Amino acid sequence: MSKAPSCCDDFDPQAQTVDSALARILEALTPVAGREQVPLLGAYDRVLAADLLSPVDVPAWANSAMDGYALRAVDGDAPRRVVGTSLAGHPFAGMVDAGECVRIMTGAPMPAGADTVVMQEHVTRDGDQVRLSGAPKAGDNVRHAGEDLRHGSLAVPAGTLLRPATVGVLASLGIGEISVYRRLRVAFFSTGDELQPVGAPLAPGQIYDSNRYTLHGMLRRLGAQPLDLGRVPDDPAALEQALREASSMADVVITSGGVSVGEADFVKDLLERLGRVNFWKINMKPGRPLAFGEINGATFFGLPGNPVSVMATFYQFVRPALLKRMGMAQVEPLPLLRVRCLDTLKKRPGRVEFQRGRLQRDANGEWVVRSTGSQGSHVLSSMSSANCFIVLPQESPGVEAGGVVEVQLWEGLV
Ligand SMILES: Nc1nc2c(c(=O)[nH]1)N[C@H]1C(S)=C(S)[C@@H](COP(=O)(O)OP(=O)(O)OC[C@H]3O[C@@H](n4cnc5c(N)ncnc54)[C@H](O)[C@@H]3O)O[C@H]1N2
Ligand code: MOO
Repeated sequence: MSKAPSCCDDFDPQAQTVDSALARILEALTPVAGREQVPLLGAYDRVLAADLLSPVDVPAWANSAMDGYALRAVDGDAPRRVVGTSLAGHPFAGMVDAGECVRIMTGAPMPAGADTVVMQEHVTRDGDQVRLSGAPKAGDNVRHAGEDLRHGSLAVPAGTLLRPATVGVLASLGIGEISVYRRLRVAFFSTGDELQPVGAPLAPGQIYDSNRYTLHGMLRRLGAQPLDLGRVPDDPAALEQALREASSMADVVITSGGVSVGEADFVKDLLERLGRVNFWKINMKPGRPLAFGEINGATFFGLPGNPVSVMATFYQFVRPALLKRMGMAQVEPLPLLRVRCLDTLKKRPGRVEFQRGRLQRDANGEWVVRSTGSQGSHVLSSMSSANCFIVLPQESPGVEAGGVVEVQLWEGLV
């Protein structure tokens, strides 16, 4: 269903919705072909390339979950005689018989004959005699062999992004090296005659190139290999050369700027000539004139030049695209939470808006969100003080203070 744009409506009938754009991007992409073996400490933020079956039971043997006494539950609340000690790393070699117990520490192997551990806080000890405060329940405080992972079971499926917990699982299996997809190479450059490098003096009309810094950081946090190709002027020949160079060295090419309808906006036309434009423009704010396509076998994103548009489009589209190309089997969307918004937010219907917000706790300890101020696409400071986007749907006319909104988190994910 399409409708004509009007002066008061932000809708562009030629633009994609955010959802359909994301679906088309994910559909078009496949993981990189290359794989490599890496040691565990090099595995963080990489994606596992092959299913990993557990070569052992974890834990390998039954052990105690508490410091206390290992005994037979069947003997009820009768006193027990201490016949030995089982420490982590130093098991008790004998057998626990009727009326006996073994002093045991957390993680130490359960001695033969014992099926239960009583915490030391629940007994009184007098010499080698132990009195219980009641009859223990069989199996209490025992961690069983294979309880965490069974020998031969699927421990980590291919396509898993390796975060600290998963790398820890691999270590617990004794696996020191794994097969992962090779690191994704992402080349990027900024376009614009007005751009100067940080540190250079500015002539009238010039600005510093901040987009490469935000891009660099977002790429690094995703575990991609950033290839920073610098600044390229608004000159079709220079841009063509830069696009050819970038696409020859990278899996993904990202540009910022020059993708709108201005007289110095050449990126989309060049993409049409040198590669393929899958689509251009999305009904979102900021970030409408995003171009997605392919060039010389590399995935291409032409991000709008405005600094906040770069970040908004990166989080919505580039991040999931990179995760897919990195090999992730189920690309996880950024989490959305419903919370109360303490500010009135203005919006025109027609585009989904990603407004900068700060998720915080109010005086009652409830999570609420506040706007971080000016929402111009050029205002990076309100992005810097934000920790989430407040997502206002396409047809929303805005929200009154106190209303419930959805916020999208992009920080603090483990
Ligand atoms: N007539 C129209 N004009 C514009 C439209 C439109 O639909 N019709 N769309 C607007 C929207 S929305 C955006 S977003 C911008 C995007 O335009 P471009 O992608 O062509 O970006 P530029 O014009 O090159 O730059 C926009 C803005 O950002 C500054 N910039 C660019 N690169 C950097 C950088 N590396 N670091 C910091 N700042 C950068 C640039 O100086 C401009 O101020 O177009 C609107 N116009
Ligand atoms: O979408 Mo533009 O990104 O509003 O500035």
